Amino acid sequence: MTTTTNPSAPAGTRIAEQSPLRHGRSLLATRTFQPGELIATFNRPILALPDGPGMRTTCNYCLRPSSSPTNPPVLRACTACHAAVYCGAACQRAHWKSGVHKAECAMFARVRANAGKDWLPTPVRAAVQVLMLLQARDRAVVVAFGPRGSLEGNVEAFRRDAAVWADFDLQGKASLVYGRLLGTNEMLGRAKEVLCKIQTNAFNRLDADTGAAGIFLDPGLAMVNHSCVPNAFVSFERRSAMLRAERQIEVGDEILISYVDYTAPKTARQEALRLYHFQCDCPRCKDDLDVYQSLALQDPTSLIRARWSLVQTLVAASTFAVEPLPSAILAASSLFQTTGGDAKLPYALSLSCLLATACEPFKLVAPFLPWRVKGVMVIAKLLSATAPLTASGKLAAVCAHKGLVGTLARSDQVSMCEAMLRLVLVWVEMGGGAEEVRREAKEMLGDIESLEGRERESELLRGWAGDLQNKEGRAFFEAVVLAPVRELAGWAVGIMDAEFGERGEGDGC
Ligand SMILES: C[S@@+](CC[C@H](N)C(=O)[O-])C[C@H]1O[C@@H](n2cnc3c(N)ncnc32)[C@H](O)[C@@H]1O
Repeated sequence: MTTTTNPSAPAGTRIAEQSPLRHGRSLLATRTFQPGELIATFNRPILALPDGPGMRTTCNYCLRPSSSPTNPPVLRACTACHAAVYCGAACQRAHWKSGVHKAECAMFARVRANAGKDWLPTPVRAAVQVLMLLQARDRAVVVAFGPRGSLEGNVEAFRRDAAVWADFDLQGKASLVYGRLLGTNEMLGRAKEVLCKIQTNAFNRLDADTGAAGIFLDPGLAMVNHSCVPNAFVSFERRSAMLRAERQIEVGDEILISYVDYTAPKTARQEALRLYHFQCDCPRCKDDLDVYQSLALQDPTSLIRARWSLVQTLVAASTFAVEPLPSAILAASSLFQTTGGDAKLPYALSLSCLLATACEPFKLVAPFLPWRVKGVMVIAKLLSATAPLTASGKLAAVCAHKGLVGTLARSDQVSMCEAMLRLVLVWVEMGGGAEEVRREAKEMLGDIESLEGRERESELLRGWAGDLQNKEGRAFFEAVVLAPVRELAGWAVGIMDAEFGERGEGDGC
């Protein structure tokens, strides 16, 4: 890279010559930024222009479009070229003073007279602006685009891409013709280099509300590298770009934005990144994760919060089998099983009971499907893990959820666990697989059968498992197993709301 002067870094950041992640130069945080916090405003762009035809419907200086939903501007054309429009005299003056319209006004008058057109394609107009300002020795433009300018252009990589290079050739020639900058081959080379730098560093400035598009280039903002798991994002307002933290950024962290729609699948992201000439090696790309998985990597609680807020309509309609509601509950159950210790195991049990009674039977109708068997096995394990705490009366001391503790205290957890294990064995037999699950269930059942004083319960459950329609066994199952399982499931939505809902942390009692 032939860098001379790097742009100055905004307060709270610094430019590193080599990114810690080997992305070339990069912007690093020198203080902590909270999610949503403004890192910097960039309001002295080198390029800020509407897209080609948009130059007739958007103020060419402040970029307010006539389709603006609030207070749409009345746009008046420059009386000299009749092409560039402005929302008022102040914007017209500022555009002239910046040197931009002073440089291009005569060109648009010519384009209008010779071609009957009021606008030029966006990259051509952008390249003409840069080339004319270079010729006028505009300091900021020389520092960024000059022979040893600060902006990365990936020129050699572009040169190897025949189709793109041919486009740049055409656009370069057009900018030299329209800008009356014709001269040597060297001038065409310079125009193509400018186009490479614009392609690498300019932002597509799309306003979703008004549909107005355009480009924006600020050399400071251009120091920010890409990740599909970004910690920052950019938004635009008129001629300003705001860089904000998307998540907590610590001192020394590289500030990373996504150059593309990071919710798109990997192949689409890679295609969109093709013109930046690098292979993204972010955690999402490395393991081809979807957005939920990548969020879970960093912060499983945020993932579940995001999912739980997404499924509120399904919860209100009690359509528990419709995705992504079951996945939200499953993710929360897994989290409670792996973090939070004994206090959260009853929470995981409640959620697993909801999955087994209200989600999975409707989603996966055949009971012997491996996922349903696994769900019942999880309930058995959670009953087994919490039973000693319930029996010793210690559960109330560790688990804050009085309702759950009460349900478990009134239940025969050992019979419930036995019933789940017998169900697993019946279903594994029907489904013809899962040797590992069968072995584990048999082992746990052996432990339960060796307990003294529960011969009658075991006999009833054995009878029920051998013949699910067995009257006595079925009545026992419904009263001693199914009723408490339903009661446990009944606490689940409250737990989810308290732990992951908008009302925040709580015990869901
Ligand atoms: C807008 S510039 C960012 C600043 C750049 N690193 C520099 O030194 O000027 C975009 C270019 O930076 C490099 N870049 C950005 N993100 C990258 C990443 N995740 N991995 C590798 N290179 C990256 C690529 O060369 C890309 O074309």
